[in-house]
Amino acid sequence: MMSTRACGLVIFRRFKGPIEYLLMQTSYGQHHWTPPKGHVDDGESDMETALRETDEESGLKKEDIRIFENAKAELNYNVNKKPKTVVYWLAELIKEERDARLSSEHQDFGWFTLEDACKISHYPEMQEALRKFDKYIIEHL
Ligand SMILES: Nc1ncnc2c1ncn2[C@@H]1O[C@H](COP(=O)(O)OP(=O)(O)OP(=O)(O)OP(=O)(O)OC[C@H]2O[C@@H](n3cnc4c(N)ncnc43)[C@H](O)[C@@H]2O)[C@@H](O)[C@H]1O
Repeated sequence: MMSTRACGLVIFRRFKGPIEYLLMQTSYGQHHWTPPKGHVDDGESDMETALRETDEESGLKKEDIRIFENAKAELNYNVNKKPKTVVYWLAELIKEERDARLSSEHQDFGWFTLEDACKISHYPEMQEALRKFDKYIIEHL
């Protein structure tokens, strides 16, 4: 069975304070929280999808962030009994004056420390990805 594929960016910032991760809360369904991400369109690369969805959902653009292509996490879970794969890259917000904004797909967003982000994102695979990215930041950046 073909799986659904989505891509996005786990964006962090750390200008003066602690490392914080951007999560957005859907305005539909269970109102769950995830990093900006969405379905891959025909003919699009995974990275093109990640950047397009990040722009559409958060308003943050390529020039606002630095992407770490070596820091990548893949999540696999079922949605309505159908397998779904979500690919995330790590990215850092590099413009202090820039913030996310909402689209109609979300009702709230926030910047959370690792522990708060793990609590609010709820799903074990997402928590594992966040922890892996946090380790990458501490060890490499
Ligand atoms: N219930 C709904 N009512 C109305 N419109 C809806 C809708 N669901 C989707 N839409 C529409 O679909 C569009 C989304 O398209 P996109 O923006 O292109 O795609 P997406 O982020 O991948 O969608 P979604 O929110 O469904 O994905 P997720 O895997 O997080 O979430 C999918 C499911 O998997 C669960 N989930 C999320 N992360 C998980 C994980 N790590 N492990 C297990 N389950 C997880 C979520 O709780 C959720 O139930 C929206 O514009 C909206 O209009």
